[in-house]
Amino acid sequence: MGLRDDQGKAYSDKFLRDICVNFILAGRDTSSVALSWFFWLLNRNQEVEEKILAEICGVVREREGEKGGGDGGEFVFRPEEVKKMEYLQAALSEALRLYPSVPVDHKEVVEDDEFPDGTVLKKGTKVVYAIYAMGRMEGIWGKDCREFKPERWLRDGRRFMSESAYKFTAFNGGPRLCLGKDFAYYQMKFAAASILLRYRVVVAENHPVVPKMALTMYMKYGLKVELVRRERSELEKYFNVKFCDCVNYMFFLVYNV
Ligand code: HEM
Repeated sequence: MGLRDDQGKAYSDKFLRDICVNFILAGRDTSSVALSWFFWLLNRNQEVEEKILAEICGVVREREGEKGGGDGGEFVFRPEEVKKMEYLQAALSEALRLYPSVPVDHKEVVEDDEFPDGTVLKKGTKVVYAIYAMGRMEGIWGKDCREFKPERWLRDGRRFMSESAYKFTAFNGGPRLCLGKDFAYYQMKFAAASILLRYRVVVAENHPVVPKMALTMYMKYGLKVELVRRERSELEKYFNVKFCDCVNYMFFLVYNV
């Protein structure tokens, strides 16, 4: 609000209000619908939920020691802790690949141009690109393109590696890349980690879940869930396993295989 425009004039209240509305319109439903698809996918992929829990409990343990964060009651994740949740970031990216909040986007050609494959684009042509379809193309993502596999976003099995914005187009690419991308990840990670630490999000049986194709890809009938409070005992295994125990366990497995 303290900034000045090119002529050194303060921005008007209308301008600032329009920016706020723009942020709300661009950022609210996109983030919330992404979380709905994410929780629905977790329900169908319990092993992914386990890995996320291990990661967030690891973060809690690091701050609170081996005893962990009790039942998670008052625990509020700090920005530097949210940053460490790389597997969660991978799982959210994977959810957005399969269920992008904006399923189709379009652009208008401002001057005559040509695509690398020779397709001629005349000024004024509308170009539509299907983000939903691109996220499921074998030629782009490989044979397992229909599977929910957060691991595809990890290098060395643990470091999150972002894909090119021209391959993973959920946030658009180029100069008009989503302005709120980093904020959206932060917000979704914070919300997902805070919920998962305290609750199991159980999708109601027989509740129909189908996409509703619109500007934002909502769930046609919403997502009906039950929040089941996590017992301390459920998280115990994540708090009590020390690193050396994991290594010993791995050796044990390798030896037995
Ligand atoms: C999962 C969450 C989100 C997704 C999937 C998403 C996706 C997108 C996409 C596809 C566009 C390009 C639209 C176009 O081509 O015109 C876009 C633009 C934009 N987004 Fe997001 N967005 C998300 C969250 C947010 C949040 C949280 C904010 C703000 C706080 C935000 C602010 C914006 C703005 C301002 C633009 C316009 C940028 C420009 O045209 O230069 N977005 N977003």
